[in-house]
Amino acid sequence: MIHCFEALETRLAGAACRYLLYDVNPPEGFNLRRDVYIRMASLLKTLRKEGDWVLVLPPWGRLYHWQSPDIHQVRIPWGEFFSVTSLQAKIPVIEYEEFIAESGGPFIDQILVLQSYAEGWTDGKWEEKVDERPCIERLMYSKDKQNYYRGWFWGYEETRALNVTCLSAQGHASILAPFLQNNLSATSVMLDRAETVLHDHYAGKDYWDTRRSMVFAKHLRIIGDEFRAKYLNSTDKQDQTPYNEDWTQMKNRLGSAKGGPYLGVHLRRKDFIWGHREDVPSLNGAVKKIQSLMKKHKLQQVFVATDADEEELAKLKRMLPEMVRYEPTWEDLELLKDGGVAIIDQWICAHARFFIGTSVSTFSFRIHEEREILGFDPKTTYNRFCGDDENECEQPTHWKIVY
Ligand SMILES: C[C@@H]1O[C@H](OP(=O)(O)OP(=O)(O)OC[C@H]2O[C@@H](n3cnc4c(=O)[nH]c(N)nc43)[C@H](O)[C@@H]2O)[C@@H](O)[C@H](O)[C@@H]1O
Repeated sequence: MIHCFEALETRLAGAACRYLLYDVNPPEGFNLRRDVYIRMASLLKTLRKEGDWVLVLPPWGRLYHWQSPDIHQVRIPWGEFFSVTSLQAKIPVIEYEEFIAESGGPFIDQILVLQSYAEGWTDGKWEEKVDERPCIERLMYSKDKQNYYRGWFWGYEETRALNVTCLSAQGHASILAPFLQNNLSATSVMLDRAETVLHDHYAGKDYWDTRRSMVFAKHLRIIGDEFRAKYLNSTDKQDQTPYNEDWTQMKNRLGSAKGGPYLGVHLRRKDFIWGHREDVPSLNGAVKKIQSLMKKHKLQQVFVATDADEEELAKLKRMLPEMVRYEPTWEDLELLKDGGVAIIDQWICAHARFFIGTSVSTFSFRIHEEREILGFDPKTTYNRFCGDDENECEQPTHWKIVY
């Protein structure tokens, strides 16, 4: 897709490009950030009804969970993890460095820090609204000697903002559109704490179109596919998981995918062990469940994606010696980064005959979606471990794909 600066017609008409930038609360992880992208994409679509807006992709980096030492993990462009041309087939997006080049400098005109309403819901009634309000929390921006605002800006130290204000917002992403269109003349506007606004229509057609456009970068898919073939006897042909580079042409019938002859497991540990004590199993509990699923589905192999620490991993290996994992060398990790390794893990889990994930983990949710796109029977996808003290537990919701 051509964005405004490339379109000759636009330049002749003299129409100015407007840039929408965004960022997310620092502690949030990779997979919630992927969800916020979908919310921003629907806002951009609404904005484009009345102006030539482009979405600037916030570089990846400094995420709490990306702790591999000695690896440079800031200012990572989206192209390292996703196919940017695929994103562009849905909405006009550019990388941050393109924004700097096109907009003529590292300045952002206006930052709007999104926040909720200090008074909460009025009379306990939910209503959608947006208002400029004093900032509730201390700002993560400070003025420099020239009176410009410094901030994190994804590790781009030369970036400054000209103005920072707060906006109380309650509702879906597109409720911001009239404010951006009518109250601001700024060319570049950044929404900070963009996770504050909700999806326009969760799991509707537009949601799924944007989600489908978030195609993983080709090199990561290739590494995942080679691993499947080499260690898990899994190929798209055998497994009936055909993939089309062009997501707009891909429509696998639900239930048509067979999947590779292995159980796929996402076992979230680290902060989830204490943060979700009731619904995350002990290692013993997880291994018991894995073994019973392998027996039930007559699978000899199990692929485990996990963020378990060394100690837990050693235990897991002892309890489940047949476990297969994707273990990058240091050189691989330096190249792929923690985000790339996470995607490869997700890709391999997405191709398993049967999948079980971890309760409320967005890492598992993104695997569900990938399997939905590949055409798996929902029964093989929407499964999660129960906590040790739960006999039965509520299983994840099936969000049916819409074309
Ligand atoms: C409640 C929220 O939960 C959120 O976690 P949750 O949704 O699981 O999922 P994410 O937001 O992706 O955060 C988990 C991060 O941990 C790593 N990780 C987790 N599981 C795996 C795995 O199986 N393989 C690999 N390679 N990496 C894994 C990876 O970097 C991933 O992005 C938190 O990010 C938020 O901060 C918050 O705590």
